[in-house]
Amino acid sequence: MQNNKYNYDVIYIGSGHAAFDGAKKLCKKGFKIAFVEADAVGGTCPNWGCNAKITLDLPITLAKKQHRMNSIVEGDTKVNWHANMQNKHAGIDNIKINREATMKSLGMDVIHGFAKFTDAHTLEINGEHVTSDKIVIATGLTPHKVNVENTELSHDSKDFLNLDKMPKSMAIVGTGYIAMEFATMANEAGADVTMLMHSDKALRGFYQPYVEKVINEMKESGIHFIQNADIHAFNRDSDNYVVNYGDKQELNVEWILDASGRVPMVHNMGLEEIGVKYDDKKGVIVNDYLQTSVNNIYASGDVAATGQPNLTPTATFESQYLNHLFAGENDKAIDFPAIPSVVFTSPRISQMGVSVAEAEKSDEYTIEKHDMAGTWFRQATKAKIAENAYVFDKEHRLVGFTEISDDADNTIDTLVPAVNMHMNEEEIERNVHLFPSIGHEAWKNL
Ligand SMILES: Cc1cc2nc3c(=O)[nH]c(=O)nc-3n(C[C@H](O)[C@H](O)[C@H](O)COP(=O)(O)OP(=O)(O)OC[C@H]3O[C@@H](n4cnc5c(N)ncnc54)[C@H](O)[C@@H]3O)c2cc1C
Ligand SMILES: NC(=O)c1ccc[n+]([C@@H]2O[C@H](COP(=O)([O-])OP(=O)(O)OC[C@H]3O[C@@H](n4cnc5c(N)ncnc54)[C@H](O)[C@@H]3O)[C@@H](O)[C@H]2O)c1
Repeated sequence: MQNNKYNYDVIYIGSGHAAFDGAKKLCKKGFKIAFVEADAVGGTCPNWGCNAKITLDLPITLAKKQHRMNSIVEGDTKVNWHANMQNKHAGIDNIKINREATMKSLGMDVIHGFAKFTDAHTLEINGEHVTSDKIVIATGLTPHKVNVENTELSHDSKDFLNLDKMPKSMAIVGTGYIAMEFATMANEAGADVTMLMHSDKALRGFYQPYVEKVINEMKESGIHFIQNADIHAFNRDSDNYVVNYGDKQELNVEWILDASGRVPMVHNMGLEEIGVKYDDKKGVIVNDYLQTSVNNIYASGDVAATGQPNLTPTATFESQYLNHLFAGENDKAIDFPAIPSVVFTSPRISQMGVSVAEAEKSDEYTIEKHDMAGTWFRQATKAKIAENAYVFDKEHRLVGFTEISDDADNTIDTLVPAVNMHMNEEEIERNVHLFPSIGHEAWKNL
């Protein structure tokens, strides 16, 4: 215990990666810690985000690969969605229980309930008051609902990740990460999927020529895309639903997924009353130390308006930064590395650091593009699309990378040190990689 004035040294509101990853190190340094969790311990990522999604996606990816290699690996592979969901439950449902047990075994408290500030050091949870020297807002994001008539008839990503039976037809609102990934899964599992685009662009942050290729692949698999859909309403039609869009157009489907984005969890927490500033769309306003407008209150992860990608590795990085800051081991401003991101479509798209679009506008960078599909290693799995672009600075150090391929997640991950350690030629050559491997292939282009 670092202080005797309050019940705790640090309380985290939320128990996701933005809280737990740094907290577990801080508690080993003698800090008295509690998490307040309104829903499942562990937060979005394990329960209804990354882990749940990828557990359902991996059999889908395998089936797609098998279709492509059908002349070699014979037989007609079909995904049994119900069995896939059972496998997800088996792998995911206990994570929250195990995570809570770990927290408690490390000496940290878990308080179940919705936290509301009554002053800068006090939270009210289920009518009880708990105090802390520092409080970290790590409340994440929640699904946005499109502002159309009967919007409540649609479902969100959490509902999809618990779908026991795949509907025959599905309308998906949006073409961001969740929309594109879930459309890929639903289509392979047998649903007739229609994407209702907000504009004529998808995955705006990614290299658009690669996004176009992913859309073409999705179309070839039978997914429909309606650009500038302009949705007005959702309605019931006996057992089905109708999406009213455009100029009196209708789409009749069994299920509607609203994947129109996620918004910060900042409401009904008493933030206005105690002076914590936030933006409805961007989240809690923080300075370069993740400190809010109230000195002893910090924000971490998706809910913090840092301008960084809202991803698990970002949440972990921020949580670990706060561990060192609170322990007095670091008094410097947070310095974000390049954070890799991947869209788990088929093929996947990955990106980190300086984007191709940014590099094309500046003479500070050079771009080297490779079409890898014909290389022997990618052809071993009959890869159809495998392209990448390396962005170099004037000293020819790697500063950005993007790839479209079935292996784009692994390729980018292996290149992270080259970007974040600003490796020169000698350092790159000192790193000897396994052969044959995707990693070896990615490094040899440096
Ligand atoms: C479908 C989906 C797929 C994703 N896939 C990936 C992926 O493949 N890779 C990746 O890197 N990222 C992915 N993400 C993003 C990733 O899940 C988030 O970036 C990450 O979970 C953020 O962690 P966090 O701790 O900031 O917030 P969260 O994990 O959302 O945790 C916030 C917690 O706070 C709780 N809470 C909120 N308000 C209160 C309150 N007032 N009182 C008490 N508790 C409260 C919530 O119940 C929640 O448990 C995905 C997200 C979704 C939705
Ligand atoms: N692979 C991953 O790492 C992964 C996967 C899923 C989610 N995530 C994280 O979760 C966050 C949320 O994902 P997401 O897909 O919900 O958000 P997103 O911001 O990626 O996509 C939102 C989509 O909804 C559309 N849209 C916005 N307003 C609309 C409206 N009024 N009507 C119709 N469409 C509208 C947008 O044009 C966009 O296509 C992402 O930012 C990402 O950080 C990451």
